[in-house]
Amino acid sequence: MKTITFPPRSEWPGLVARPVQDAGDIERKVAPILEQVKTQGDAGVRELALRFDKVELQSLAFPEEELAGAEHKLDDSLKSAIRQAYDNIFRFHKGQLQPAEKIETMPGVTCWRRSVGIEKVGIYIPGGTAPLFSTVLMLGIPAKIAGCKEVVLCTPSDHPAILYAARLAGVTKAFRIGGAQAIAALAYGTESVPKVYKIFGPGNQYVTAAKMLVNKDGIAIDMPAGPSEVAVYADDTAVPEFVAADLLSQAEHGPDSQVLLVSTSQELITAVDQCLDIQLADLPRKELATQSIGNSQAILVQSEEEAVDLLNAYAAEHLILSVADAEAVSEKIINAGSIFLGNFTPESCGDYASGTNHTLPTNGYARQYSGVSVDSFVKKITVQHITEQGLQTLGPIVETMALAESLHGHQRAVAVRNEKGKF
Ligand SMILES: NC(=O)c1ccc[n+]([C@@H]2O[C@H](COP(=O)([O-])OP(=O)(O)OC[C@H]3O[C@@H](n4cnc5c(N)ncnc54)[C@H](O)[C@@H]3O)[C@@H](O)[C@H]2O)c1
Ligand SMILES: N[C@H](CO)Cc1c[nH]c[nH+]1
Ligand SMILES: [Zn+2]
Repeated sequence: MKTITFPPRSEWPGLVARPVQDAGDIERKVAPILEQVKTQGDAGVRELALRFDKVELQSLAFPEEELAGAEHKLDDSLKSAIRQAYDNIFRFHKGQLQPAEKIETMPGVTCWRRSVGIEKVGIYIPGGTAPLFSTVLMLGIPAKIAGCKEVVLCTPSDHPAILYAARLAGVTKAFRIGGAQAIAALAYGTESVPKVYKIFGPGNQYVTAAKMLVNKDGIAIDMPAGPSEVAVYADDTAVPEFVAADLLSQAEHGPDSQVLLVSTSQELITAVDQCLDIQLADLPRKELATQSIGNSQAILVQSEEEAVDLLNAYAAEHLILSVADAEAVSEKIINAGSIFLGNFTPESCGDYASGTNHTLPTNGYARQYSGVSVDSFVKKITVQHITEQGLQTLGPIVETMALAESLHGHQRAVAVRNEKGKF
């Protein structure tokens, strides 16, 4: 891996850039796809599936028999692993639902917030280069906990594990549609695919650009969750074989992934580099991982402070801290999607089954976005109740403010109650 030694801060912006296509270029490719689905509906989707996925689709929806039969195509060990992952993810996400707390802001004035599941949501499950059935759990489970009534799944893959996980997670409709055309179908609706209010899920650059574009048309999205990435901060206490394996675990996702190794130790960087060569040799997705490693770098820094500043500037989707007192270092991190502490917390566990969500912001968006959680699937409605006595105290305050804004109608709505019959 290319190593950069003590880069001055002025060079950091270049170091933290991702190998993504120019946003304008990709939008120019994706916009006509959205338009085709918008204007031609199912027929447009079929043509795009043939063009980009080389698949001739009769029905866009997975037939009920295929969904029901999926479990018979999987071996018992995989089903049992999926069910254990389901339980862990469910347990972690269930704890995110907060009961409504009623707050009395003044005597007789009570306010609270109610969480309501978004009625219709769309979940995109990547399937171009690998059938990511784990993503079905990551999106379907919080949707179920939030109480979303309609959960519409789109994926380019017909892998039975996706369909098995979909039934387990309570998905209500599932379609074999991938890429930007899937996002368009969910955003605008077609004869077969229901239009939804919010679209979730990771995907390649086409999928992510499509989500950003439909967002401009008023469809809510979770966040930009594009090509996977990981940053590892490792010191002399790290195990080079483990670090190399963690870097390759995300490098193998696709050619536009990026991994970053930050260390205060040149010996560690050299040892990880040697392990990378050895481990790459027998990786089935060697070609994809090699391309990602080509986009990546190891950065030798002078101090922990410099490492933390660089990592906060990078804002990694995943950050592994393989350093002494990792938890203390993690407290200094303000930009990251998800953090993994110590030598025995491989990022892969978060990808599949520890309990946290793997749908996370990439490309530096961890500076302003969180990963998916139950919160992403709910809206919060505020509710308030004011007693007659409460209005006598609060009313004059509101009247003063309303008159100062020259909004006499607002003032009257209070006065008419406090001075009954005057108007
Ligand atoms: N950030 C996260 O939370 C997260 C989680 C899981 C996966 N991921 C990322 O998701 C991505 C999955 O990508 P993938 O490609 O395997 O599957 P994908 O399902 O995202 O994309 C496949 C679709 O892309 C479309 N496509 C392919 N080439 C195209 C082209 N030239 N023009 C227009 N459309 C085209 C096709 O329709 C195809 O169905 C990876 O980059 C992975 O790193 C991210
Ligand atoms: N690492 C991905 C998130 O960037 C999630 C995933 C699914 N399967 C394997 N990995
Ligand atoms: Zn992964």
